[in-house]
Amino acid sequence: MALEIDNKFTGPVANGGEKRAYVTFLAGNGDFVKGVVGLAKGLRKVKSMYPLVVAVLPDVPEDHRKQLVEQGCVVKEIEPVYPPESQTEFAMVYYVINYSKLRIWKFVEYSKMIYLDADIQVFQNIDHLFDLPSGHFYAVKDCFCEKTWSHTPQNKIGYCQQCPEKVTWPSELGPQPPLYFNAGMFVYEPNLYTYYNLLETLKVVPPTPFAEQDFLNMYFRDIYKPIPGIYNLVMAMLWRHPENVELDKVKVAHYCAAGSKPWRFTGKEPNMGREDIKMLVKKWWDIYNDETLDYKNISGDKGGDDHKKQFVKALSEAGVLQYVKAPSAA
Ligand SMILES: O=c1ccn([C@@H]2O[C@H](COP(=O)(O)OP(=O)(O)O[C@H]3O[C@H](CO)[C@H](O)[C@H](O)[C@H]3O)[C@@H](O)[C@H]2O)c(=O)[nH]1
Ligand SMILES: O[C@H]1[C@H](O)[C@@H](O)[C@H](O)[C@@H](O)[C@H]1O
Ligand SMILES: [Mn+2]
Repeated sequence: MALEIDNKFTGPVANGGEKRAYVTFLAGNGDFVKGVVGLAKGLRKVKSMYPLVVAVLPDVPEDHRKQLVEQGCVVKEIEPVYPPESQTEFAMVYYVINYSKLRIWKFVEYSKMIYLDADIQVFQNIDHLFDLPSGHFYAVKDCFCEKTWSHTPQNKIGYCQQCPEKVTWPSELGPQPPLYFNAGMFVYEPNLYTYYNLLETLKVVPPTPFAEQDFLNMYFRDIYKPIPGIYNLVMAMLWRHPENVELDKVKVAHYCAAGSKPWRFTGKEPNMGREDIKMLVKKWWDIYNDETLDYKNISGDKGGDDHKKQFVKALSEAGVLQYVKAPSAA
């Protein structure tokens, strides 16, 4: 699939002064903070021009926030968003907190943002996605083949939008469902009208197993534009649809399959012994452990080349440097 990009811009602030940033989401005091640190370092490795904003829930402890600031992230606290009461069983119990992601629509100091889950790693620069025409919601098509999808008619009949010709959609089930994206990565435009409207709409829409992912799919159905799978390799694609994967071209990997989160990886769960999975997990660790990618090693006087200078400037505008340099209270 060809990407239509209007390539008029290549700096930290777009023509017309619009700001851009990556954004991720962090909840709780567990080990997801490692994912965010890895992501910040990965974006640095591929020389991204834009800062990484981290939307943190109040339950993220101070020392985790400090780690993120020290990695050059812009930490912004958000209030949790709760779905309406219901008996819904989420595909994973913790998905309920992911409705809080809706708060990122209120970051209107940025005109365009790219959302990335904390269990994502970036292997090649994707800054050009900010140049996609505005007015759409861009994300990668999901796969319906894993066990987490077993509650759906799609999974029950073996239908997947990744290979719609294999099992065609039976007319008895009504019209073919619209394209469905994975909400671990998307390009969007913060907007206060959209933000309040999302929250109002949420009050009247019953929760469903994939939580805010289902909700966003419903809400943005009319403006959704699929982008190529290399921008969000959902791990299960490797064994469910290998014919649709060009591993050496993958720019963004999403460690979402059961057992694939690199910082929890044991290799024991189904499919986790695969060579491609082990290679991707190793690549994540190589970035995480690479001290030359630590923000402290690129900021300050040591930051030499143009890319570093521009990145440091963007962060300084976002108020990050002041925070890093502030003397500790201890
Ligand atoms: O304890 C937690 C759990 C989750 N998260 C954040 O929430 C994101 C979503 O959780 P997962 O990455 O584990 O979710 P999956 O990739 O399995 O699920 C997919 O479906 C979810 C449905 O809620 C979300 O849409 C998610 O963005 C999408 O990638 C994480 O990356 C992370 O950014 C935390 O910070 N702490
Ligand atoms: O967002 C979910 C999640 O990432 C699952 O791990 C994956 O199997 C699904 O396809 C996806 O919809
Ligand atoms: Mn994820």
